[in-house]
Amino acid sequence: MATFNELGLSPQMTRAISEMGFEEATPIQEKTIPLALQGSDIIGQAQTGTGKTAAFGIPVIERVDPTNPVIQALIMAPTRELAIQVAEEVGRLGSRSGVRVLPVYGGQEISRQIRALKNRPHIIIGTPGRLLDHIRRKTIRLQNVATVVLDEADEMLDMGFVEDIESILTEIPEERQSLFFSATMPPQIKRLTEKFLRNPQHVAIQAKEVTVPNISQYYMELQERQKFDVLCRLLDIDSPELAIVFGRTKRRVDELNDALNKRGYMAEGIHGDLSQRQRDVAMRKFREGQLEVLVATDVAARGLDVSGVTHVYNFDIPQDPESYVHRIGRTGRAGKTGSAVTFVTPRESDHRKIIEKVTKRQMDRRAIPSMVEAMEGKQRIALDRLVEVMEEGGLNDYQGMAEEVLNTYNSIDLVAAALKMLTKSTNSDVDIQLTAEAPVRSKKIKRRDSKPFGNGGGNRGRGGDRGGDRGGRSGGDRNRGGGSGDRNRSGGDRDRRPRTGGKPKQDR
Ligand SMILES: Nc1ncnc2c1ncn2[C@@H]1O[C@H](COP(=O)(O)OP(=O)(O)OP(=O)(O)O)[C@@H](O)[C@H]1O
Ligand SMILES: [Mg+2]
Repeated sequence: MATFNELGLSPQMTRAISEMGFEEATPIQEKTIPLALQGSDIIGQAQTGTGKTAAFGIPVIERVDPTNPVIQALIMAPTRELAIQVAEEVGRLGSRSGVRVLPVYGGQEISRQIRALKNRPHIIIGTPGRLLDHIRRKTIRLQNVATVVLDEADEMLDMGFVEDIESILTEIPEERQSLFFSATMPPQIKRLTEKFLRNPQHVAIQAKEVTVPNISQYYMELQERQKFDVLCRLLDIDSPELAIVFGRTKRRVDELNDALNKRGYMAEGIHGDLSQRQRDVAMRKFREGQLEVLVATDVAARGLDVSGVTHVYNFDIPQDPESYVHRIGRTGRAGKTGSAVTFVTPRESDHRKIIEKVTKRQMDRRAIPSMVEAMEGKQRIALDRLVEVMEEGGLNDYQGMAEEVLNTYNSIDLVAAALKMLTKSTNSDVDIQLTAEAPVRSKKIKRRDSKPFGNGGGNRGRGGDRGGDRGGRSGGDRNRGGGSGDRNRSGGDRDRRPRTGGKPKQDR
C-alpha cells in the first residue's frame, strides 16, 4: 500500500486525511486517485468496506476551485442515509481545502435545503428524486459541474433509478468527468455504462472472491417458523457489539422489530415507509451504540458504514447475489473481522447455491443452536459484565457491605445470585407470531457463471419484486411538484416505482 504522500495530493488534503487517521491508501484509492486527478472517467470496483468513498471523494475535492462559488461536483447515492454519510466523509476530507459540501435528499424539508444552498456549496451529494426536484425548481443548477460521481453505480443504473439518472446527467455539461463506483458490477450494467462514460478506465481490485475474506460466512437450514427463536438464540450466543438483521419486506422488518423488543432486545427498524425522522433516529441510535440490533430491508444494504457492526443476519435470504454481497459487507469493514449468518429454508437451498456460485465463496453450514447453548451464551455475557465492572474499579463504596454480607453467606452463592440477576431474562414465553414470507424462488438461469462480477455475458435475471422497499409502491412518493416538494415523505428515495417493465409512470 502506498502512503497518501505518493499520490500527488495538496498539503491541505494530506492534512485532512491524516487528521482522519488514515495512514495508507487502500488499493482502490491508490489505483484510482492518480487517474481521477488526471481527469479520466473511471469505473472503480472494489470490495465492500475498502474505502471507495475516499477514492472518489479525494480527487473530487482536489479538482474543485474553492474560490468559485458554484456547484462543481455532483455525487449521487441511492439512499438518504448513504447521501448523508458520504456528505460527512467528503466534508471531513475537504475540511482543510475550503470546499463546501451539502447533502440533499428526500424526507428533509426542501425549504431548509434551499436555504442551505444559499451558502453556495461546491459539492452536492444527493439522492436522484430530490435532486430532480431541485433542478425543476431551479434551486440547483448543474451547468458548472465538472465531475459527477455515481456511488453504488450498478444500483443507480438499474431499473428503478436509471431514468432519473439520465435526466440529471442531461443537465451537466458533456465535457464532464464521470466516476462510477461499486463493490458489484454485473455485466449488463457494465455494458450500460458505455452510454455514460468516455474511455473509462476500469479499475477492479478483484480479489479471488467478491466478498471480503475477513467476513466469516455461514448459512443455517431451518424452517420458516423456526427463524425467530433461532435468531434470538444466535443473538444470545454471538453477543454482537452491533448487529444488522435483514428482512425481505417492510412488514417483515416491522414485525421483527416488535418481536425483538418484546423479547427484550434493543432494536429499531429501518425501511422506506418510515418517516425520515424515524429513520434518522434509528440510524443515530445505532451509530451511537444505543441499539443492539438494526432491523432493515435492503434500504440499509448498500454503503452504510457503521463501526462496531460485528454481525449480519439474513433473516430472509437475499433476492440476488449482489444484495447478498452488500448486506454482509456491512460488517468486516476497514480490515476488521465480521460474521454473517444466512437463514435458508429447505426450498431456498438452490438459491443459496446460486449465491455461492456467483460470489465464488462457500458459506459454512452452522448447526441450529440449542436453548441450552443460548442460555450459556447469556450467562457468559453476564459474567463478562460482572468482571468488566470489577476491573473498572471504583468499588470502595460497596466493599464494606460486601465484607459484611460475606460473613453471613457463602461467596459462591452470592456471585451466582449476582450472575442470575445480570443474566438477561429470556421472555421466551412471550408469544411471537410473524407473518410467514414465501420462499425466494431461484430463477434457474445461468447467470454470470464464468465471470460473475466482471466482463462477459450473463443474464441479469432479476425478479420484479426484489427488496421489500421496492415493488408495489403507489406512485405517490414520486409525485413531482407536490405542494411541499417533499415527495419522498412516505418512502425512501430508494423506494422506486414498481418494476413493471420500463414504462414511464404517469406522474412523470
Ligand atoms: N485509507 C484508509 N485508511 C483507513 N481507513 C480508511 C481508509 N479509507 C477509508 N477508510 C475507512 O474505511 C471505512 C469504509 O470505507 P467506505 O465506506 O468508503 O467503504 P466502501 O468501499 O465504500 O464500502 P461499500 O462498498 O460498502 O460502500 C470507512 O470508515 C472509512 O472512513
Ligand atoms: Mg461505499
